Amino acid sequence: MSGTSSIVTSVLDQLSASGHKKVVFCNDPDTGLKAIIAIHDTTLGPALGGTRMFNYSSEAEALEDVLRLSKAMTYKSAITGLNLGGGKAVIIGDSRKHKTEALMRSYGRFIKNLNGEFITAEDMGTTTRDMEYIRMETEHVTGVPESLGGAGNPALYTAKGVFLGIKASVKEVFGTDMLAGKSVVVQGIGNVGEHLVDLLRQENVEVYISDINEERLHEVARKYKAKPIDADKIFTIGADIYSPCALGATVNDKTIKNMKFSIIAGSANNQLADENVHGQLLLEKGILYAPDYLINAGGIINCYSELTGFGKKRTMQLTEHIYDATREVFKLSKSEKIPTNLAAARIAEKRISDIKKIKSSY
Ligand SMILES: NC(=O)c1ccc[n+]([C@@H]2O[C@H](COP(=O)([O-])OP(=O)(O)OC[C@H]3O[C@@H](n4cnc5c(N)ncnc54)[C@H](O)[C@@H]3O)[C@@H](O)[C@H]2O)c1
Repeated sequence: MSGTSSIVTSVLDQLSASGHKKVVFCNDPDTGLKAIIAIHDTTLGPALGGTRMFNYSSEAEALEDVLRLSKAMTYKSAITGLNLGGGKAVIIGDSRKHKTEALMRSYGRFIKNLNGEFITAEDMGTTTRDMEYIRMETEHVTGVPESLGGAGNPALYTAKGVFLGIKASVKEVFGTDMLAGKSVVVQGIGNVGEHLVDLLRQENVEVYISDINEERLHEVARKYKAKPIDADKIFTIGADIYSPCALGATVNDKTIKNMKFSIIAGSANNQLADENVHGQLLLEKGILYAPDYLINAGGIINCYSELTGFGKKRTMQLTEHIYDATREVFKLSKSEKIPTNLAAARIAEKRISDIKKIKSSY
């Protein structure tokens, strides 16, 4: 008994520490579904976040991940100016082995029971096909295929946001946002990376690319006249900008030490290995960091458009706002002498607290 109560205490303590509103544990023995839906904050609107399917080694690890990711969604939507709160869900299991129609639809019914407080989308380990299954049970899902009225692949908007984040950073460091003649290393040339290489090459940027997929690396290099480089050259090359578009945590003690870049601006989530340490280290080293969750918000803007019925034109207009939002972050960082990741968090928190106040009056 004491063991049970200490588990309950520790889960609720975790929620209090991270400011979470609600966490739903979903268990369906018939389909094997084991999922956790975390709703961090709904001040600005329903909590929107993707559903990740991953073979977590423990339930504690899954809970830690979903709490971290859902909180980040609150900040992302707030700073992007969307009327959305933050949430995220994880399904525990191997997406290649354990995923079935029944499991996804069972999961969809758990979302349905939240009556719109949580809206989901694709993430690692889930596909548009899975969103279709969820849609069979609930309307609270985005990222369904265009043929079903969805907004389609968000990568183009994500790449555009990152491109504008790069422009805003170049303006801050070099005094003009003209990109011609600058050099960028794009790490990861997948869905987002390739569109970004295209946009950069259109502005005559010297682009270096790196990817673990050799075939794709050479194909993209040929197509856009970019220069392929080995992974071990990324942090020693003397380029102006590093654009991480593959994995998180690539900005860490080891990499920062060797970095010669002036700017870090890419699409990968959680680029700073430790938010509390590496933002400050970059500031001290004079490397300008464009906060990842702001400049990669094109994806969530696309989901928001799908929900609100905005078309592609409005999606692009909202994505273009990322330039000004990034400039605002740099302004606050400079005036307060704080790391840019902290400045972004302050702007997001202020918007939430301002809107909370107006919602308290009839
Ligand atoms: N797709 C979106 O709209 C979107 C939105 C927000 C954030 N993101 C983030 O941006 C990043 C890229 O997304 P994507 O949709 O292009 O993914 P993707 O899977 O299409 O592409 C990732 C690419 O990175 C490469 N890669 C993997 N490990 C690597 C390594 N160690 N070094 C170099 N390359 C490596 C892969 O081979 C692949 O080509 C991810 O971190 C994703 O979470 C994407």
